Formats: sequence, C-alpha cells, structure tokens
Amino acid sequence: MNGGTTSGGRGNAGGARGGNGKENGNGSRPGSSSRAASTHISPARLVAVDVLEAVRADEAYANLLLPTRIRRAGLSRADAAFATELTYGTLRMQGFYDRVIELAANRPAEAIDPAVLDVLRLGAHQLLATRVATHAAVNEQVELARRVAPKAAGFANAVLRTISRTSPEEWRELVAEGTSGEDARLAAVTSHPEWIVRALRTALEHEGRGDELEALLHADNASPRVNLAVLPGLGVDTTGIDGFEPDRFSPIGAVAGDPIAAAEASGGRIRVQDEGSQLAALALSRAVPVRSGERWLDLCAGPGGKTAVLAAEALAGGARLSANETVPVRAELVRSAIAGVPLDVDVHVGDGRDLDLDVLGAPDGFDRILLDAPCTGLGALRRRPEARWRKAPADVAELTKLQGELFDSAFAALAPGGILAYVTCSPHTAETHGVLAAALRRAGSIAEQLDTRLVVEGLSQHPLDLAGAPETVQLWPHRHGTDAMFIALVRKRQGGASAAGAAR
Ligand SMILES: C[S@@+](CC[C@H](N)C(=O)[O-])C[C@H]1O[C@@H](n2cnc3c(N)ncnc32)[C@H](O)[C@@H]1O
Repeated sequence: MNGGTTSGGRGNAGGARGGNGKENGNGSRPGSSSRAASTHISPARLVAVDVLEAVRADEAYANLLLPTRIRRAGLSRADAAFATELTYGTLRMQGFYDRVIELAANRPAEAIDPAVLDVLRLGAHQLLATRVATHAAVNEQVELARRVAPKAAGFANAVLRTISRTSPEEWRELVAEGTSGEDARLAAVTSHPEWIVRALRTALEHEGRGDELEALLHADNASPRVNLAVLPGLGVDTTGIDGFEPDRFSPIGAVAGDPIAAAEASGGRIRVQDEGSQLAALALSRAVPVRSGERWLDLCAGPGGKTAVLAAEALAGGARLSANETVPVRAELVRSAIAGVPLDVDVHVGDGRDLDLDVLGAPDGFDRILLDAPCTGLGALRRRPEARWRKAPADVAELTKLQGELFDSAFAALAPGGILAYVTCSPHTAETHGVLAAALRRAGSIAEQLDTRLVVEGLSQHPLDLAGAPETVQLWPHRHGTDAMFIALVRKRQGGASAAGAAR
C-alpha cells in the first residue's frame, strides 16, 4: 500500500456520502447545454462520459456512437484518440473499476447514482490505466460529477482521491482478495463476467491450451490495431501508402500509418478488416481451385466485410456470387461494402433458414457457401467494449439453435461436391464444436469435414500456432492478434460416394 493506506484501513470515501445512501443528482446531465459551455473539462472527457451514459441508459453501441460524437464535438485528432481510449478502456474495465469503487466508497456500486458511477469509472480508468496526472484526473472528474449531480462532488472527490492513493497492482490484489475460486479471481481482476471466463477456459482446454487463459483475458482488454484488407485481383497500388506493411498471416492483409485514410482513398478496394475475418473468407474461396462459373453464396452477409473479399475472389476466379442478409439495413451495408468490386452481386433480403434456390438463381445449388453465423461475439470483445456486460448465458442457447438451423439450410443448399464454411467470431464451444457436431450428425455420411487447418496454414504468410484437431481452426487474440474466429470447412459428398478430403 502506498499513501499510508492499508488493506484494513484504506481510508475509504464512504463517509463522504449523502445521507440517503444514493448520490442522487438533479443537476444537468452529460450532454446538456451547460456542460457544453464548460471551459474546465477537456472535450475528450465530455465526449467519453456522454458515450458512457448513452451505452448505459440507451443501450447504445460505443463503436457506432463514439465516431459521431467525436465529429459533432469537432475534436482534434489527439483529443479523438484520448476520447476513444477513455471510452473503450472504461467500458472494458468497468467490472474491475466497479469493485475498486466499491472498496473505495465502502458501498455497493448499485447504491451509487448511475450518472455519478459513470464519472467515477472514467476517473478510475484515468487513475489506474493511463498516464493522466492525478490532479487533472481528479479535478476534472469532480467537476463532471458536480454537473451530473451537484451534491455528489464531495463524494466523487473523496472516492477518486482514495483510488489515487493505491497503485493499480495493489488494487488488483485487493479486488482478488474479495473473490473465491480461480475463475472468479480472473473475472474480477480482468473485468470479465465469470460465465465468459468459464466459457473461454473451456474453449482453450478443448485444444489443450488452458494455460493461455490469463493471456487471452488480458488480450481482450487491449485495443486491436486497425487492420486493412487489400481486395485481391483489383490491381490496387499500395506503393504510395505511408507505413504500409503486409500482415503476418493474411495474404491480403496489411497495416498502414493512417489506415482510415488509406481505406478512404482506395475507392472501396482497401477495407478495414480483422486479419481473422480475411482468413475465414479466404479459407472458403481458396479451399480448392475455383472453376469458372461456380456459384457462391454468402448466407449471413451483413455488413459485408467478408462479402467484399469473396466478391474480389469470385471476380478473379470467374465465379458468381450472391449474398443474403435478413436485416434490410444490413443488406444495404453489404451493397456499399462491395461497391469497389466490379462484379454484379445479387444481394437478397431474407431469412437464411428459408432459402429459395430458384429465386437465388442457383436451382442446382451452390458450390461454396459462407455461413458466418450470428453469434455471441465472445471472440471480438476487444472491439465491442460493452458487449461482455450485455451478453448472458441464455443468449448462447438461443443462438446455437439458430446456428444449427442456418447450418442445415446452408448444407441443403450446397450442390453435390460443394463446400460450406461454418464461421463464428465466438470461440464458445457450444457455438463452435457443439453446433458443428450436431449438424454433422444430422447430415450423416453425406457430410465430410475437410482439413481446415491445412487450408488456413496454406494461406498464411507465416506459421500459425494452431492447436486442436485439424478439421477446424480456432484463431485467438492473444496468440494471433486476430479476433477469435472459428472456421470449419465441410463438403457435401458427390452422391454420397466417399471422396478424399479436398484440402489434403
Ligand atoms: C456475424 S454477422 C456476419 C458478418 C459478415 N459476414 C461480415 O463479415 O461483415 C451475422 C449476420 O447474420 C445476420 N442474420 C441473423 N439471422 C439471420 C438469418 N436468420 N438469416 C440471414 N441472416 C441472418 C445478422 O443480421 C448479421 O448481419
């Protein structure tokens, strides 16, 4: 302990509370005009607390709302980066910060006014995970607290000063002391719900890598780099792009000094896309050589990142591509995503469980189908900072049912010899191996698993450290720097006859 505090007597701020047990605030809320007139609070903090409130109160998505709020506030590039760090960091670490705040305030987080709690979380993040000077973090957050709940300023000041007197390492120890069991400890100190820790442990143990759990949980709390896909076969000239470097694994992936500018200047031929997503799309398009005239379908296409890769690949190989998406606005996003590829792609709006092959223009079935299934997204927690707090175990049951139905529909829509790529951005074993095993049982001997590992390793520029059985590939943030994509290639046998694995 530093600052003269001890675990038994940290000098918590509980005494600073008002008498009713809740810091209720009647003052102006973040986003109100009085706040906008402030000269005492940095614009990045104002944007961050505004987004935190919208995420909490309106179920907003930080990754969608933040860019709008940054633009509206006219933030400089540096302030935009600071606002992003504050917002994402606070949301990811919210579970840990709440435990710290509870210890510092000596009361449960639920007993603190939610708007004040947002301010305290933002302050805890600055004090425990950034280089922001303590006085700046405390003073500006106290000013913010005063605005959301004037009577809470003293309380906020006391809590934040208490937090600042103890180092992050010591707070981790204190938070861990209040837990029982290893998963609960990891959940608390790495800021994950415990059921997600258990699910990730199970997924890693499934491939004999349970000892990587802590590394994975920490990787979930780091910002992913902005990665690019250079759509293949379109003659994109990357020589003038500042800081352009090919990715380690994906043959079409790259990073750049200013990736957003590089994508915006490319006419849709360079796109922001995780390396794992690229490998998933290419695993299907490059599993076996493309025959001219093949029919391809992207069954759950929105917002179209993988459709764009498939479109470029289809163009190069002489294949025809259709896309399907159930949500109309997301189907529109698919149309925008493929605008840079000069290929005529039919984008249908419909339920992937109810396909009409005649309407889709493929009465004899498709030669390749990508089923990038709706999932819990537990493999992309880095990217969607609030997602871990919104998901629940019940979502898994609902999604696995849908995934199984989509799998059956996709498999039925394959032409004999056709290949299905079943992909999720979740490593939850119920959504990956569970759905796959049940679907293979239903399909019977007509379904044949391909050596997906061989295909993905064949695509990669450098050796991939893949574990588990070769029929499936699981990528990981901590091991590969990608989202935790799961990929399984399954072929429909020709007339039920046995065929050697295409990828072998
Ligand atoms: C994981 S996302 C696909 C991401 C996309 N492949 C990409 O790379 O941009 C799953 C998509 O499936 C869509 N979806 C959900 N249920 C569906 C259904 N029954 N039929 C078709 N699409 C569905 C969702 O709206 C969502 O856009």
